Amino acid sequence: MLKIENITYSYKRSKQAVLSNYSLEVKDGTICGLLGKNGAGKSTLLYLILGLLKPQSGEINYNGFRPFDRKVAFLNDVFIVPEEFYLPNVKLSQFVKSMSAFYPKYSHADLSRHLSTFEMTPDVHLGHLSMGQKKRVFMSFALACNTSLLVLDEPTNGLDIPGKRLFRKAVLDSMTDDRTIIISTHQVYDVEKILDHVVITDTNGVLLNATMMDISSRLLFAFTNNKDRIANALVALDAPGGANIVELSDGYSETDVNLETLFELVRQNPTIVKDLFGGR
Ligand SMILES: Nc1ncnc2c1ncn2[C@@H]1O[C@H](COP(=O)(O)OP(=O)(O)OP(=O)(O)O)[C@@H](O)[C@H]1O
Repeated sequence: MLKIENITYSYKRSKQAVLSNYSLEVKDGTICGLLGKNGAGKSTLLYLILGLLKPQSGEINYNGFRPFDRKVAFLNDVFIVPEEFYLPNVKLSQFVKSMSAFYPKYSHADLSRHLSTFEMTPDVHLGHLSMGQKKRVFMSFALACNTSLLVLDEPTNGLDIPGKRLFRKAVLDSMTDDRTIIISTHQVYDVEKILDHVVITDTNGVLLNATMMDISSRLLFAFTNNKDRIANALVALDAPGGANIVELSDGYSETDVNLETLFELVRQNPTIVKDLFGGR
């Protein structure tokens, strides 16, 4: 369980706090989407969760560890795939030999499986790969480390169209009850089918923290060209031939969550979101 309580964080020489009195809980066994506008503090939050930054006040607790203490047992059990990363100019086998030693739950069989899902082979040389291929290989390694916390920052950037589908397959395939995967992204269409939890965040705090099941039981997402429905919707986003809308659920039908429209609802009507799902 990840528990963040009332943290405040400001960068040095910056007058304004990026996060102030910020709290968030993420349960184990979830694939959690972290959404927020540019500059909302998502990357800062991820670095705090991983112990790369230290909050000026407040507490972060992940499975009994305070991340910034950077205890070996914590570092062995968390992994981040940043949006941009450097891979050494060596064969994958050499990379795996040196890096896997840090991750006690690393599995070679899992690496082979994930590489195969990503349509890559284990005999590759990291220096000879394109950006998207590097991402496929590094993501396979990250999943194979089997850390209980895996953080993916914009994981689908640089992946081609099949790569995005294979990414979803690999993530679902690696999921277990005691693993938490946090995906920070603006590419909501790439991930909305695999998330079971969504957090929409802002520098002022968490605007929404709910399961996809909860969202789809309370809100109805639809495309329509019916003018009355569009006019009465909680939010309507123009789309060719009509609009994507959100309405309150009628209690009978359930629809897939459309994250783009949900994000707009949170932006335009935070009060109704707070009434429905709680929050600050
Ligand atoms: N190293 C830094 N020094 C000073 N300010 C920083 C630093 N890194 C980020 N910031 C500021 O902190 C705020 C939050 O940045 P952060 O990168 O966490 O946002 P984000 O939600 O990840 O944004 P994006 O979606 O654009 O990647 C921004 O106002 C940014 O200017």
